[in-house]
Amino acid sequence: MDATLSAPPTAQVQIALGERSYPIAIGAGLFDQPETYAAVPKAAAALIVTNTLLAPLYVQRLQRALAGRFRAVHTVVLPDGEAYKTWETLNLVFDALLSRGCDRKTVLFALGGGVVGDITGFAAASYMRGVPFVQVPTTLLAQVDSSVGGKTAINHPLGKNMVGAFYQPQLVVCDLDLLKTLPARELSAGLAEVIKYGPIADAAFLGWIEANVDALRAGDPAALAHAVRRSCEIKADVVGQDEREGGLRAILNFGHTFGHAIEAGMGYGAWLHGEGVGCGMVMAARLSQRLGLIDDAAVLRLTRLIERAGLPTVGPVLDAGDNAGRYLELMRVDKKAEAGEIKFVLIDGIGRAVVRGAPDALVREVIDASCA
Ligand SMILES: O=C(O)C(=O)C[C@@H](O)[C@H](O)[C@H](O)COP(=O)(O)O
Repeated sequence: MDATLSAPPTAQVQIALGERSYPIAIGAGLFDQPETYAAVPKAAAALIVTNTLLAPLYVQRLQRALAGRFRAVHTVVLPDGEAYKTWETLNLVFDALLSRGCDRKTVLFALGGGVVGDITGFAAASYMRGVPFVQVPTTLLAQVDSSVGGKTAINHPLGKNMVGAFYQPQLVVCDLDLLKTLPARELSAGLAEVIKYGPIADAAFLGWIEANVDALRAGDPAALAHAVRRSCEIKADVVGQDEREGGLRAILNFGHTFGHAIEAGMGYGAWLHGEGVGCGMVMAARLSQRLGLIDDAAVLRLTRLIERAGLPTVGPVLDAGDNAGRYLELMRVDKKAEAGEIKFVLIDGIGRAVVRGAPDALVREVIDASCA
């Protein structure tokens, strides 16, 4: 693909889940156009959920776009950052809904990154036992991953995303223009989730990312459009086959078992989610290599790409005494664990993932070789 072309016209990827199906609209100049929301049910009220960074930039524009569909468009502004993905912040959304007399037809709009999207989705899943919601992701990470597929959650001090629900949105609006103001660190964090799709599902896409990673980091519109679209297509395919992670969907967790341990162990927010996932993918690739699933060259190839995306490839020391023990302790809380056995998403050749356990001794070796 020629990354110097301008952004292509709006594309649509469909999440096919029977009566819970919905489209992902991908393009430029979408989020503040009334037509974008033409299929959203009309209701007395809408509530835009956003954060302190985004509110001054985008809320008025979204309010104007929604004004024709809702008699009242309310807003609640949450504190920004993973450290606030908590019960207390979730309660701010319920406070806003109840204090404004919002009924069960009220539509929630998640205007933000993964934290806003996950909290809003969980609020929508549980307010009056379920109200409709729309995802308007403003980060690359949210556009390629967290806004799609219906995983909603808040964190618990003992583990990431431990309290939540599967609850699908009505619509996802990936407006590529919103990525123009994204800080470089956030863009790199999003690239971790883009890269993930290559090793687990699409070797050709991995090659494309290698050829275009510099353009992606530079914010090239055509490159970003392709990355968002292909990522959403792969995720749509997986979620369409296994909505509630009975099996296959776990492959989307590549890098997350180690990554979530880093996020929780460092204190939420110290490492961005994508940074934990980037580093976690290096560790998971090393474990795959030690189990004989891939060779050294594949590990190096992935590590090099993660580095080029501007992501950390060396893990933090979480405990100066028994670092590997601390990682193992945190990873046993992972939602994929069964009866205390940690399940890892591993690479069995580029483009194919498997989910399986591994001996603690081997995992310790990988952690010792990966942290400094
Ligand atoms: O959608 C999924 O399934 C994923 O696992 C995507 C992940 O990238 C995402 O971070 C997800 O929220 C993590 O899910 P969790 O079940 O490990 O909390």
